[in-house]
Amino acid sequence: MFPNERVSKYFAMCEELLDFQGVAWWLIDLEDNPGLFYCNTTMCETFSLDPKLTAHSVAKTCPIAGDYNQNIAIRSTQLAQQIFNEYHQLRHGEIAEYNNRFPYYDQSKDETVYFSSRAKALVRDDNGNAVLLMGIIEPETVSSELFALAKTDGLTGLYNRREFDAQLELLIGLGGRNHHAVSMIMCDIDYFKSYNDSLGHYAGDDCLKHVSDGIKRVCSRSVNHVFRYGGEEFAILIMDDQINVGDLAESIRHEIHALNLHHPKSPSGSVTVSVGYASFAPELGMTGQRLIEKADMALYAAKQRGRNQVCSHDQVLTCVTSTLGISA
Ligand SMILES: Nc1nc2c(ncn2[C@@H]2O[C@H](COP(=O)(O)OP(=O)(O)OP(=O)(O)O)[C@@H](O)[C@H]2O)c(=O)[nH]1
Repeated sequence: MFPNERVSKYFAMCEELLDFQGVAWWLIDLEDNPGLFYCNTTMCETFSLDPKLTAHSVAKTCPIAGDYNQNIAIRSTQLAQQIFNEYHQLRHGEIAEYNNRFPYYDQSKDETVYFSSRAKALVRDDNGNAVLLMGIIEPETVSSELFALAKTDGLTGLYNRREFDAQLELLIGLGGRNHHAVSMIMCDIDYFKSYNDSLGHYAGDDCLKHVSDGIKRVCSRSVNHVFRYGGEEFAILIMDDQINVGDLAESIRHEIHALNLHHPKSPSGSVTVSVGYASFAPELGMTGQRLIEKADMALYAAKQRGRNQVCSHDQVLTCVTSTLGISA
């Protein structure tokens, strides 16, 4: 099926290692025939190649070396020339690999799709010339979908904890530079363990979705940094002096109560959340951990005060200082 052992071996290896959804890859054995390439089915589907053929013509159908390829040149002849040059530099051992981005014009759909493309020599001869080239081509839409998935919590569709950590540090850095306050609201579903225990884990999952939708609805009016912070905990990050964080926290508490989701083990009879919030003006070099601790203390106080409550970190401080008999 393949012209030699080398192609068979590397083809099998690529099949095993590179067959991710949406990822196209190709091989060219320059010693055997620089005019032919071998590729996976994704590459055939993406570039309208005949999947029944083992080898395809570089000159006629390949988007690898842009000079041949009208589908790239139609959008940018300069880029096509650059891709062509890099391809030849790679062949002659002048560069170790190339990494580019090209527009591919699909005439049948009259649409241009952008791809990222990387290639390197898997085998070289004693003079450093490439013998076997391998490349990976990936549509940018696939990358951006995967990128979005990596930031999202699968159950609720909210941003996940990893994204929370990234955004928090970003906002703290921005706040420090621009002298803006940064605020964080933390919400936790009340008596959620007994909700799960009495209605089951699937009902628990549904409840998490309803609550997260409710929080999203309230927050979409003013901010959109809503995260699933942990199991039944949600966080909202805000960097805008115009927003009254206390009002937003109260709107969230009210919205969830108003959903009127039956909770057989809650004293109120329905699902509620406790909410804590804190704000601070970060100074340069500060980390987000301090803000998390403050919001967490406020949430803890809201739980202690009977749940289905909103509490700010300032209220916690006032409470502590008056208990200790000192002025805040
Ligand atoms: N169904 C479901 N349950 C979850 C998920 N993540 C965490 N939990 C549950 O959430 C519950 C949290 O319980 P606790 O931390 O004891 O808190 P609680 O019962 O809400 O009590 P308070 O917060 O003090 O009102 C645990 O039983 C977890 O198993 C999830 O993704 N789905």
